Amino acid sequence: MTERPSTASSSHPFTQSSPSLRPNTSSGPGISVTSSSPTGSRTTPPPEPRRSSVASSASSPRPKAKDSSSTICRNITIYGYCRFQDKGCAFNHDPHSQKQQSGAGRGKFNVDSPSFTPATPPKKTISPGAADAAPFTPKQNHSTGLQHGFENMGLGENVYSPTRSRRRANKMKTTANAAMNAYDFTVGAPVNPYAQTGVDMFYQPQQTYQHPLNYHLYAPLAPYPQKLQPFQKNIHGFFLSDNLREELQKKADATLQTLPAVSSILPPSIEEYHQLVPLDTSNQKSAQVFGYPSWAYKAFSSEDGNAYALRRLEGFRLLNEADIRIVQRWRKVLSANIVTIHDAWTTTKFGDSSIVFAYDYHPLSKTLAETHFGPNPRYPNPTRQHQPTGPIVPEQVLWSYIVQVASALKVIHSAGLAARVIEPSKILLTSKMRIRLNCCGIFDVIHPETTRSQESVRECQQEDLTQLGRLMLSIACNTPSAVQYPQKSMEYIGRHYSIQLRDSIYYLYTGSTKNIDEYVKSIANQAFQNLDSALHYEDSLESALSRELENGRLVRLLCKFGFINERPEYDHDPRWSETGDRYYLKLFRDYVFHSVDENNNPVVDMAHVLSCLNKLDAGVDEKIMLVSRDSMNCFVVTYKELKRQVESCFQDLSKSRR
Ligand SMILES: Nc1ncnc2c1ncn2[C@@H]1O[C@H](COP(=O)(O)OP(=O)(O)OP(=O)(O)O)[C@@H](O)[C@H]1O
Repeated sequence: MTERPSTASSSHPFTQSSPSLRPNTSSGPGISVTSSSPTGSRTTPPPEPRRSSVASSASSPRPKAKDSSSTICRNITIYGYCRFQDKGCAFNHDPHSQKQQSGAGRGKFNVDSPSFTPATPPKKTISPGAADAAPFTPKQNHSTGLQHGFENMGLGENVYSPTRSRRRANKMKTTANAAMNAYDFTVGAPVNPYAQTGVDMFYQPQQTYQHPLNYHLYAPLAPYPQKLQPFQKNIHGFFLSDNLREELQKKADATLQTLPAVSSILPPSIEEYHQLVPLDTSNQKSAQVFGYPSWAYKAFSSEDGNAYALRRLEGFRLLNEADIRIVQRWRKVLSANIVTIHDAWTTTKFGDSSIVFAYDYHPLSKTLAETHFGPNPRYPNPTRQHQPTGPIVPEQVLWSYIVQVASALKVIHSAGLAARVIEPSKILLTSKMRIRLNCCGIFDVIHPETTRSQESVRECQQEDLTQLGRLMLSIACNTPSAVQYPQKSMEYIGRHYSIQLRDSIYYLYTGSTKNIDEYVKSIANQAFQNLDSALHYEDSLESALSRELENGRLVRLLCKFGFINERPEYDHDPRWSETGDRYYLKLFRDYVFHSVDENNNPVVDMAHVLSCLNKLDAGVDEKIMLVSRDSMNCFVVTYKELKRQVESCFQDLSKSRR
């Protein structure tokens, strides 16, 4: 049975230290701290006289400028190694000799001074362990960017202590400072937290990289929200924005939605697709666009588990099997403004002869008709005169639509095809200002004659441009009937929008624009504006992504903790989770989650939790002091050691599965 590790008894009621407590910078005598290594051995580093670099340098003989063999190589000092050591570098590569040098003392700086060495802060006291230390590497700043962020806004300033009184808390501060002074000596290579997960192949150490990569950073990426007052900042500023999170969650919810009630009406599966959910917002049959009633369903593919949108044309009979092969050409037409098609087949599973097309599914998308004309846009009152109603659609939105459809048409026409569905009900708005042409390829299957000659394809391409003009006319006037009164509609557009927009729509509508290349040139200035907005949006998404960077790792870490902490029994040992390495993990859990402040109030500070977990995840060399619940024992351990313990305990548990 594994025994609880021996602990260091202390005459002081040691308490947990705050992660924000930094080593004491005041000069003073060397410190003595009682601590315990995680292996259970009790160590009491003897007090060491504090060495002042100033004092020692005063008495040192000045090295001769030309005596390079006695001067420590600058590369050793800064990077810990020198690539030219065996290639003729004349400087000294033995870091230990530096100690002797500095021990001998140096004169004040002047042009003859040897190579620059980053000053060792006078506060440092070298611990006994330093004798075995690897070559000195400049110490990383192990505080996370996140922590800095929180500290800046005053969120991370709590004193974490399980102590029950202010006196204890003060004592803790002093003790912790002393402990940190004694142990705050960082050596060795940067820790790669991905090393055990197989991800490290992407993070091979780069010999030419001059600064050791710190793997647990949360540095905010631009664009930043405009400067906020401290009281306006809150913790949400460090995570995905609520709007974006909610949008993504709603989309996930819509994707996973199933309707058991429709299983009696719809076939349980067609080809590889199952769990059909109707997407149509009304069950009115309309053959307006394709000449056949069309229905849209969401379904899951049993081949890859993804959701797809199925488009069914009711009552369609395929006369020539070869006609459906055009879908293979459409599959290769990839554009950010086209809903990608995947497959097409005929079926009788709906009780009739239907043809079904499988497209990408874009959850919660709306058609432009639904967005701008409201529900049932296909049935405008025929007696109603053309009267644009509703708010004026911003010109920027109209240009964005034009540029996006033009971009899709450019790709389609370059592939020798024509879209043929530039209809408000067949263009999807998949997120803010983001549109995609839907149902591409359907006309080529149901009217294949138009694809057989280049001439007819060119005519269809020309028709695409005219359709774009009609589309913009109706959206700018906010009504589908605008195309029935082109003159009045153009007057309306002339009154409310710029001349460039009016002319652009006019040339499209009247067929004066000869081809897509010519048209794209005429709207180049708008295309650049659109590109700029898209890049800004990309920046903001990347910034949001960076905030979520390590969340996956932290969840995995918490899961491992969940497996280990408070486990009632393992390997016939009811005290398993309380003994051995697990004891430190228990105390660490207390330190992270169960701290109380000096008034005995629970410290519920996400900054503290995230900072601790990030450091544990990265396995940094920073020390923390863990205190037993009775405050009688304390341990000074590094996050690196804790990380190793988490891994080994988790391995123990996973072993039993094998
Ligand atoms: N690929 C898709 N991904 C997600 N939703 C889609 C997809 N295709 C269509 N939809 C949704 O399905 C609904 C119905 O689409 P549909 O194209 O049938 O529009 P409609 O107005 O009913 O036109 P029609 O009269 O031609 O059927 C719309 O709300 C649309 O957003």
